Amino acid sequence: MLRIGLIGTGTVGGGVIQILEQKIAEYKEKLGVELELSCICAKSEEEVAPYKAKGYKVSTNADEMIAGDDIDVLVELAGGYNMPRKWILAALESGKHVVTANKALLAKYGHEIFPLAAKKGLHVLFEAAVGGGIPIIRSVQEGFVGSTVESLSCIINGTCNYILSRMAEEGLDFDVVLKDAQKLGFAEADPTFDIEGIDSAHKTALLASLCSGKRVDFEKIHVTGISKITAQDIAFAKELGCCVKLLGIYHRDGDRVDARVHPCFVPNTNLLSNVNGVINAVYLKCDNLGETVQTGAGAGRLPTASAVVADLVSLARSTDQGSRKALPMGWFNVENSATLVPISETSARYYLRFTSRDACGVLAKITKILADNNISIETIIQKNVNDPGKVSIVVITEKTLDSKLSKAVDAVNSLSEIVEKSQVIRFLA
Ligand SMILES: NC(=O)C1=CN([C@@H]2O[C@H](COP(=O)(O)OP(=O)(O)OC[C@H]3O[C@@H](n4cnc5c(N)ncnc54)[C@H](OP(=O)(O)O)[C@@H]3O)[C@@H](O)[C@H]2O)C=CC1
Ligand SMILES: N[C@@H](CC=O)C(=O)O
Repeated sequence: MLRIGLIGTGTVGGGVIQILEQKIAEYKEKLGVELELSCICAKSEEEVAPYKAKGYKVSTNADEMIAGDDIDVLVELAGGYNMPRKWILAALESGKHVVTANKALLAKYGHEIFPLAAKKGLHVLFEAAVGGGIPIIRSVQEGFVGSTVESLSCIINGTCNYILSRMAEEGLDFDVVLKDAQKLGFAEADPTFDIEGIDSAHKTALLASLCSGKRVDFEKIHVTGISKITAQDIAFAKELGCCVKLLGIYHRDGDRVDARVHPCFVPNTNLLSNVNGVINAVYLKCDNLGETVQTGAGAGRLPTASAVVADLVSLARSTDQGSRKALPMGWFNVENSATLVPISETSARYYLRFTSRDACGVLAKITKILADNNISIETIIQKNVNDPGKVSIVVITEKTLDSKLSKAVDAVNSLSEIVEKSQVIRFLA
């Protein structure tokens, strides 16, 4: 019997209760696994009242629930940093396993949490923290261990993918679609985590750590979000046979790790281009296995709760069945911090969009600056924009080193005709 103490009855926590109510009897009958929702903890009496009315033991004091003897596993679904960090460390200290969907916490404090769990012989499971309902953590920890993951590119923020898809398909404004994503329970409590790419960086750090076997600090990951992507960029992408996606990227580069998050022009021939709405996808290249892709709902109440419940069943099976030893705990050495490839050393084909006054000779000046910096141009287009007196100049470069590109873009930006900071988006290789 695995006795569960749950903190947080919001989007995901509420979903976990719903699924457990549906499936607890089935787990016992079909899998021989016994789960019990032993205590539900929320902030106020008002929030716990409906669960109390159903006969659950409830609490408004997480510390007390964790310190008590009534639970075997803490399920942390409150979100945030400070309280969850304290709760999880306290749970491990007092011999309880942990299941959480809190990628922000694990990316920031995993180096404290995983070693403590290992020292205590306990499990910290976090399937729901990356890719919502997709079992990508278990795949990387277990299913792919016959191979080494050489690289991955992934859509791992449902909110951003939902926003970009609806902007492209329905021509809607960024802010309108973001509000819908919040209403649907996809967005983080602070949606800047989503739209500025921070949530994707948390998840990329976790995946890159698991794939490289070293600790990849999310603070060191280059991050650009989608808040500066305009309807014009999306229209140009369409014209060029692409769509815009926010991607998490990981490559093994000798002893170093190339891990980054930024928007990409994804050609319509690439399978990631067909991943729309809240759907996430993780595309991996492995040495022995070859290429593989996992896709499914990346956020939302029931898909995310489904991954949390899967962790609970897995935990119950591993703790009930002595023969199945420990579940993987981390699979990366938190002491061994990975050296990251600086973004300046990476290369790509680039889409550059400059907004200029409609003046003679700007195109020639831009072309000269790029040529002086040894940047080869594939295409250059000038277009009128709705704003009279202004033009957009779009340049597609051949594969170029980031440091070389940045220098040239700075030089273009300093031209007196340029009226807005330029847009720079990479093409997915
Ligand atoms: N939503 C999603 O699709 C996904 C979310 N996640 C992660 O799951 C976690 C939960 O997210 P989500 O369910 O969306 O968030 P919600 O805001 O919907 O739910 C969080 C719940 O925790 C409660 N809570 C906060 N502090 C305490 C406390 N001290 N004691 C008891 N309860 C508390 C909140 O209460 P109150 O509202 O009163 O503050 C709220 O009910 C986060 O870490 C998030 O990043 C991961 C994958 C997908
Ligand atoms: N805010 C996140 C929730 C799941 O991790 C997202 O939109 O993907």
